[in-house]
Amino acid sequence: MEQPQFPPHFLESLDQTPGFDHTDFIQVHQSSIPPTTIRINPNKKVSFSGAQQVPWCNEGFYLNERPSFTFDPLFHAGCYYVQEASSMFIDHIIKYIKPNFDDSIKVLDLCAAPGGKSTLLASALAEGDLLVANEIIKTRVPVLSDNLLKWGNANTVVTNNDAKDFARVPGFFDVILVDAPCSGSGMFRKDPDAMNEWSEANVNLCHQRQERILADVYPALKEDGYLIYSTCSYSMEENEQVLDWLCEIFGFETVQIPVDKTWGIVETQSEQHKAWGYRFYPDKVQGEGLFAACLIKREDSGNLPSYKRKFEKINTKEIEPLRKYIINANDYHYFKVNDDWLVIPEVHKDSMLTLQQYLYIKKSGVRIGKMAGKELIPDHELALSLIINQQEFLTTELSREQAISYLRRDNVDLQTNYKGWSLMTYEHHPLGWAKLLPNRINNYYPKEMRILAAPPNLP
Ligand SMILES: C[S@@+](CC[C@H](N)C(=O)[O-])C[C@H]1O[C@@H](n2cnc3c(N)ncnc32)[C@H](O)[C@@H]1O
Repeated sequence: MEQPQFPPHFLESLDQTPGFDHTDFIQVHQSSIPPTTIRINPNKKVSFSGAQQVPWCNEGFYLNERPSFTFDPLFHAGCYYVQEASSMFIDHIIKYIKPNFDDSIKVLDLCAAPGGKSTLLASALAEGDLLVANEIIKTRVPVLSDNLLKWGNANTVVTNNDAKDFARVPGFFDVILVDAPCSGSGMFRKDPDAMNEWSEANVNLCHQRQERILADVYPALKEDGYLIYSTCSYSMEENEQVLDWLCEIFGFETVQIPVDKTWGIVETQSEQHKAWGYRFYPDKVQGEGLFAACLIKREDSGNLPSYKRKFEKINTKEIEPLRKYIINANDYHYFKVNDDWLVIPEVHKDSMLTLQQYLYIKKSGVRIGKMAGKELIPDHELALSLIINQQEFLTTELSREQAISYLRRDNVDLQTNYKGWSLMTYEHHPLGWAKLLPNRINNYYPKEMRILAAPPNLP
């Protein structure tokens, strides 16, 4: 294989970087293929027999080959997420800090699209915890919402705000993850085109933007709350130097995360404040480039403004017909957006009101559907959620070929005597809804989520 054309000054800029090995780094970029890894959804179990586990994440697996995920119905059912292995280190961090909290926690994933780390956090958190996944760029919000919808947790909210908007909720979050936009050198092996974007000037720009984002979101973190910071850049300007700045300006303290020596992760400490950081190099770990660190806030965050809106009063009679569709129906708060019914865990009702007041919410909890007289017109979110009471619905199990037709929104070749709404499943995992009629089915798979590619020749 040819030597990769790294951008001018790139290799030299890393010469003083802890753990950087010039020769091995070049070699791994010219002679190796990035591993294919997936992270399974612990609530929608599937097994990948024989697959080797990612050392720092129990739910992460290396696959021996790269299958066509687009044509795997289980991928669309939210049974797993295709994610680069190093990124899964955030799972190790959150599981390490979580026991330090006695109560349930509120977590913000500030730079969340497309949702890799949000789905990871959703799995690591309990239902009593709340996850707010935010994305500043409007066009990137739908993919984030769709990925969280497929993952199925009811305790998640998606927002579309600038980091500075979160200053309106001082001290609201116990943990904030800033997976910052960066110069992207850690992705050079996977995406060689990213090399064209790299320059020293861009590293500098990214460094400034990272500090601005962190300063903007800082007030939203509670005193003694944790900040997890990550980038997919190797440059110290975007990593250790940012940690030093956080310690200097905001008085953050470092948190050392235990790592097993055999994992190949390089532990570093920033120059001035000795803040711990964790570096992933593709020549040392089975994964791409990543930097991650965890810090603890020691300053008072001030209080949330006391004014609170109230949810519109709902007549309990209206809610009654919906309860049977939800597992543990009494644990949820029911509310309406236009004609649609939604639920969030009752414990998050107040948090939801606060967020509604100050932020631009794009998705919250689980959308159940609309009532048309006595009949529920079920929403796609309900089908893929972890709270659906499947026993209340007719279920139609599909073959792989039928499932792919269904996911393409094509006609599904199906003989049935039943009439009405049916949950369409593949290997017993819900994919969405269809309405069964005497001679045909109406396919209600969402148009914007359908498979557009032509199907392969199925065995
Ligand atoms: C590294 S990506 C996030 C990847 C995501 N965390 C995941 O695991 O799938 C960085 C994200 O930051 C967003 N972003 C870009 N500029 C931003 C800004 N000024 N403030 C906050 N987020 C920004 C990008 O749109 C992008 O979605």
